[in-house]
Amino acid sequence: MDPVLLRQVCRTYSLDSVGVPALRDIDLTIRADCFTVISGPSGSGKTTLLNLIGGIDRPDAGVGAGEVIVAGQPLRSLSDDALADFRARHLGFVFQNFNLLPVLTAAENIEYPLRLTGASPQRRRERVRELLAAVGLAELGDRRPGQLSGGQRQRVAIARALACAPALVLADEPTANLDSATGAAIIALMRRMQREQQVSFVFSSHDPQVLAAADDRVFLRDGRITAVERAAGASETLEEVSA
Ligand SMILES: Nc1ncnc2c1ncn2[C@@H]1O[C@H](COP(=O)(O)OP(=O)(O)OP(=O)(O)O)[C@@H](O)[C@H]1O
Repeated sequence: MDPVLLRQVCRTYSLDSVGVPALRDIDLTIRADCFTVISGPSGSGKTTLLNLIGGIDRPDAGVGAGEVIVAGQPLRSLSDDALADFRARHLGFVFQNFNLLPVLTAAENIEYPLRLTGASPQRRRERVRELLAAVGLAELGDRRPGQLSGGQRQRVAIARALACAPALVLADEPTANLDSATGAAIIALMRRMQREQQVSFVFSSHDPQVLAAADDRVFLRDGRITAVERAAGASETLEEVSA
């Protein structure tokens, strides 16, 4: 099953009672078990698109309004509470500023989503141990985020995003605050985790290293998709995408 389908999705922000169209008529399929990168100039709508896929924001409503379907679930039909529950169970998030809870240790940060979804203490212990080892931090689980490097913090964030075995991990500019060598290591780690954990990753990024590592690339400009490149090397133009 394709993890994400968007059909005729629009998002208009309201600024001083003026409508700012951030996304217009987005038709997009994200393929399973792939690395997909959403790229485009500043202000083109990348973060808005990720927020809609992640159920953090909702598309324009009304007659003829588009649909966002994630892991087979149309998000529009979910209440805010049900959407929060859906996010916790099916999605993982990685942010450019890591967003770790500073008072918790690395292990406790990874454990946190497992607590929210009611996993047993034994399951939580096992999963945290497994993920700390998988991201190369087996010895550092007791450290707080302030005692870790940027790259190590992002490793914790990746482990946390994967804790509940999500269908999809969404990453907003995950290498933006890392030097290029650390960024390359983080991309390689995400690539390995995507294969090992059979999860789809969707990034927003300007980073050429992230674009080079992607299976599929989606290009945005002024809130519209201008091109989609798939792994086979085929490049679809906007007309072909929306056909
Ligand atoms: N809360 C908001 N209120 C009004 N306009 C907004 C809001 N958030 C975003 N926008 C506008 O929507 C458009 C898309 O913004 P978005 O943040 O999705 O772009 P982006 O491609 O992620 O940019 P960047 O690369 O700079 O992070 C921009 O024109 C932006 O100014």
